Amino acid sequence: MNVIKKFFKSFMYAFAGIRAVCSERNFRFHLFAMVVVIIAGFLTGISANEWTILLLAIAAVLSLEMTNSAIERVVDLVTDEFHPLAKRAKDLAAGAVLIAAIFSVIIGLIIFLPKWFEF
Ligand SMILES: Nc1ncnc2c1ncn2[C@@H]1O[C@H](COP(=O)(O)OP(=O)(O)OP(=O)(O)O)[C@@H](O)[C@H]1O
Repeated sequence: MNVIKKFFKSFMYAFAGIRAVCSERNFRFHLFAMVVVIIAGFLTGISANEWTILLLAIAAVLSLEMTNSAIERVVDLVTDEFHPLAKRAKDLAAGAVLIAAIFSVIIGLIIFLPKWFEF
């Protein structure tokens, strides 16, 4: 029983994290992009494999954005002064999101462009 309670509590904390990040501008932008891509997927008509790849890309961007946010919070907790390592940590985390976002856009183009322009 205790194990189930603990497991349920962990879920609640995870949902609290998701709720918290939903108030952040960058995450909202990614959520908006996700909705646009999902609508485009339904309107265009893509295969199960294409849905899988698209959803993986979306999950990667959203998860990394949350990780970036977490790293920003921890850095701010450790110091509010300028520190090269603080800058490095935040820039690395932001770079990770950017890489995932760029490759997600490329994946989206590979999936959608041939269907829209029939080549
Ligand atoms: N303590 C610090 N020391 C050195 N550089 C910092 C520090 N805090 C932030 N920076 C630099 O300023 C940039 C912006 O920092 P900030 O904390 O505003 O992040 P952000 O990406 O704008 O986050 P948010 O999503 O909260 O707007 C960082 O990417 C980093 O380059």
